[in-house]
Amino acid sequence: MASNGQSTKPPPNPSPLRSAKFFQANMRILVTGGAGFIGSHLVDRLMQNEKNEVIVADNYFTGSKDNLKQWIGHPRFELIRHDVTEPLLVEVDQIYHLACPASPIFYKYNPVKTIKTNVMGTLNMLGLAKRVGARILLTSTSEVYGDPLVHPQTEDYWGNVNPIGVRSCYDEGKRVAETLMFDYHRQHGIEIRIARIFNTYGPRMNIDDGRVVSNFIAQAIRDEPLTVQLPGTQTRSFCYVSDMVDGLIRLMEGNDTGPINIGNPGEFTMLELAENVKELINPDVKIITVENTPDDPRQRKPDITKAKELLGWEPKIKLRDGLPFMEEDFRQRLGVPKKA
Ligand SMILES: NC(=O)c1ccc[n+]([C@@H]2O[C@H](COP(=O)([O-])OP(=O)(O)OC[C@H]3O[C@@H](n4cnc5c(N)ncnc54)[C@H](O)[C@@H]3O)[C@@H](O)[C@H]2O)c1
Ligand SMILES: O=C(O)[C@H]1O[C@H](OP(=O)(O)OP(=O)(O)OC[C@H]2O[C@@H](n3ccc(=O)[nH]c3=O)[C@H](O)[C@@H]2O)[C@H](O)[C@@H](O)[C@@H]1O
Repeated sequence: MASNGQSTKPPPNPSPLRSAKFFQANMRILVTGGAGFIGSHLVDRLMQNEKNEVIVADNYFTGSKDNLKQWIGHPRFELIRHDVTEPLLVEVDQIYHLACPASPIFYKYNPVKTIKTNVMGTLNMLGLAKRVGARILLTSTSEVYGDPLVHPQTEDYWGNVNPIGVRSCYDEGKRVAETLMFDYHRQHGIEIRIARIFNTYGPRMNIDDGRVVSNFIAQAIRDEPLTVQLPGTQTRSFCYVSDMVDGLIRLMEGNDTGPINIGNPGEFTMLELAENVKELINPDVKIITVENTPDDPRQRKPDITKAKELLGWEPKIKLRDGLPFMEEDFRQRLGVPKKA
C-alpha cells in the first residue's frame, strides 16, 4: 500500500547505480530548474554531500548560470542546457523536478509555454523516472488551492481554481502535473513525492521578477515607493529558502508520497509585509496602493501538520529574521550599501 492509502504496482527496478560499489558517487541526482532560485539553493545543499553527483537541466528562462557558478567545473556537477518539454536521456537515481517559471509575471508572459512546461515537462520527467527506476519529486504549489475557501489550507482540500483565467496556465498546469505523478505511481509503480510549496523568498531571487518580497526589498533599497496591490488585506505566508530546501530533501528521503504542504504558517497581509520592509530596510520609503491583477488569491496559509508528523519538519526562520539576509544579497547585487 502507498502512503496515501491506494494500492500500487511495485516500482520498476532501480538503476544499478544505486547499489554500485565502485562509483565515486553513490547517488546521481537530476535537478530540473536547478539554475533558478530554489533549485540553486537545493543544488548547494545536495553538493555538500560528497556521495551525491548532481546534474542540472535548465533552459535559463528565469534561471541563470550565475546562480551555480560555484559548482561549474566541479567533478561531481554537470550543467545541461535543456528544455524539459523535450525528452531527456540521463541515468539518475533521483529527480527533483522544479523546472517551471514561478513568478506570475513570467508564467503569464508565455502561458502556452508554461502549461507545456508543466504538462509535457512532467510527462517527460516521469518517463525518465520510469525508464531508469528513479524516485521523482515534483515542486507543486499552494496555487493548486486557487482562491481558497478553506483556511488554513490542508492537503485534502481540493481547491477553488479558475480553469480559464490568466493564472490557469500555472495553477491548472500544476494540478495536471500532480495528476500525472499519481497516475504514473498507480499505473507504473513509480516512486513519487509531491511538495506543495507556499511563497518562498531569499537571496538569489531575480531582482525584478515581480514577486512581492523581491519587489518590496528592491523598491526599499532604490528609495522607490512600495507598491501594495489592492486591497492590501490579501494574505500570504512566507518561507525562507533554507527551510524550504530542508523540507524538500526530507520529503525526497522519507516514505510518504505527499502531497505535503511545505511553507511557513506565519501569515501577513501585503500591507503588513510592506510595513515590515519599511521598518527594517528604509523607514523613509512611501507605501502606495496600485491596481491588482485578476484572480489574485485573497488568503493563503499552510496547515503543516502533515509535514511536522511525517517529515519531522517545520520552518525555523521567521520573516523578520529572513528579510535582512535577502536585503544583504540585493544590496550587493544592486551596488547600494546600507546607509550608516
Ligand atoms: N518560489 C516560490 O514561492 C514557489 C512557490 C510554489 C511553487 N514553486 C515551484 O518551485 C519551483 C522553482 O521555483 P523558483 O521560485 O525557484 O522559480 P525560478 O523561476 O527561479 O526557477 C525556475 C527554473 O526553471 C527553469 N525553467 C523554466 N522553464 C523551463 C523549461 N521548460 N525547461 C527547463 N527549465 C525551465 C528556469 O530557467 C529556472 O531556472 C517551480 O516549479 C515553482 O513552480 C515556487
Ligand atoms: O506560493 C505559491 O504557491 C505561489 O506563490 C507566488 O504567487 P503569488 O502568491 O501570487 O506571489 P506574488 O506575485 O509574490 O504576490 C503575492 C501578493 O503580493 C501582492 N503584490 C505583488 C507584487 C507587488 O509589487 N505588490 C503586491 O502587493 C499580490 O497582489 C499578491 O497578493 C509564486 O510566484 C508562485 O510561483 C507560487 O507558486
